[in-house]
Amino acid sequence: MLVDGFGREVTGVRISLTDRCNFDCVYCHNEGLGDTRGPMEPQDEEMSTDDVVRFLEVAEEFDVEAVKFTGGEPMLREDLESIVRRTPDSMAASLTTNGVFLPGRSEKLVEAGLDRVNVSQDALDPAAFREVTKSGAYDDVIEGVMAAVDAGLTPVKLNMVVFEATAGYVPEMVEHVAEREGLQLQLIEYMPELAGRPDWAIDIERVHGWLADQADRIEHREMHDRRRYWIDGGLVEVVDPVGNEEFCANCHRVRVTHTGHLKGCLNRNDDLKPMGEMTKPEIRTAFREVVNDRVPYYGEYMIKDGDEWVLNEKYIDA
Ligand SMILES: Nc1nc2c(ncn2[C@@H]2O[C@H](COP(=O)(O)OP(=O)(O)OP(=O)(O)O)[C@@H](O)[C@H]2O)c(=O)[nH]1
Ligand SMILES: C[S@@+](CC[C@H](N)C(=O)[O-])C[C@H]1O[C@@H](n2cnc3c(N)ncnc32)[C@H](O)[C@@H]1O
Ligand code: SF4
Ligand code: SF4
Repeated sequence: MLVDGFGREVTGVRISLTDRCNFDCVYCHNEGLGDTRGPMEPQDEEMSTDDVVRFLEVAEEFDVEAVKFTGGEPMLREDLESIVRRTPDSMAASLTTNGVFLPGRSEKLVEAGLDRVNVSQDALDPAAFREVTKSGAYDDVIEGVMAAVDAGLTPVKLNMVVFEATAGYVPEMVEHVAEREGLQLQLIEYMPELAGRPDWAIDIERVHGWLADQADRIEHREMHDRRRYWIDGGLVEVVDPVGNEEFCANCHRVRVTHTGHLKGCLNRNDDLKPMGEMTKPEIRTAFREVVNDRVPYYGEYMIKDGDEWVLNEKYIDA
């Protein structure tokens, strides 16, 4: 297993299979890949099925335990089932999707070996959903979540980005997952680093405070030092990276862009590593290098100057 200079073992990889998307969410960081808008057709620069599989085989050599397929919208890739089928058996495979294409494909993904799925759902209200995603596909997403639960892709985690426009929907989303078997809620702190609009952020500690008041039990996950709240039998996890040194100190993930570049941190684009022609020796070398160069974003790349997080001088020319 590879370990970076800060003692963080790399146990997971997150692969953006495309930067294309059928939604246009107002907050989208697109995993640091830029705009999601553009042609919906497969693009030449995207990694091929074989490239992705070769990368996963090398990740397996390095004892990586889990892969997350994401994007853009990963279900726009028609070879997704094939990629999942060819993922090494030793790796847990999961998917983060906007859910629209889950009806009709969930069963096939299960047959291919997918373990579970996260579906983005920011509200239980079609008008609010449209406002955030710029899409009228609310009913398809609800159907997609049900299809995933029925197919056994559980726990299905509903990803809700908490910001100005959605914060008011938190209580009903908490109730929603408590009432339904197979669902969990992930409240994701809005990250302005790549999306802009810092004024949309809300104080995530207030959300923690509210959840703690409702909770029967509170747990800590080692990964990202995430806090989890059991409320009326439902599980709510908070993903709160912004300005959080503890989160970054427990970050065990390396990312891959749709163009086949390794990336040490979601928030950085100055550490992209090409993998050449994506032969196994090239992938191995680039993987070792990206792990070697990893730093905790908050705490090393961004450092505290009084109460402010400022860019560490060391990385300005990097
Ligand atoms: N800054 C930062 N944000 C992350 C990281 N991991 C997840 N997130 C945020 O959480 C969002 C949802 O992540 P998912 O891939 O659905 O789920 P996850 O909770 O990370 O993974 P699982 O719990 O394994 O399903 C991401 O798109 C990011 O916005 C991370 O390592 N760093
Ligand atoms: C970039 S999307 C890719 C996968 C898929 N299209 C989806 O929406 O689930 C992955 C996750 O990032 C979250 N996300 C996007 N922009 C964000 C931001 N600025 N802050 C926090 N989370 C964000 C989305 O809600 C989604 O759950
Ligand atoms: S569905 Fe996912 S990739 Fe598409 S715009 Fe929304 S958050 Fe971004
Ligand atoms: S170092 Fe921090 S910001 Fe970067 S990917 Fe890991 S947790 Fe996210």
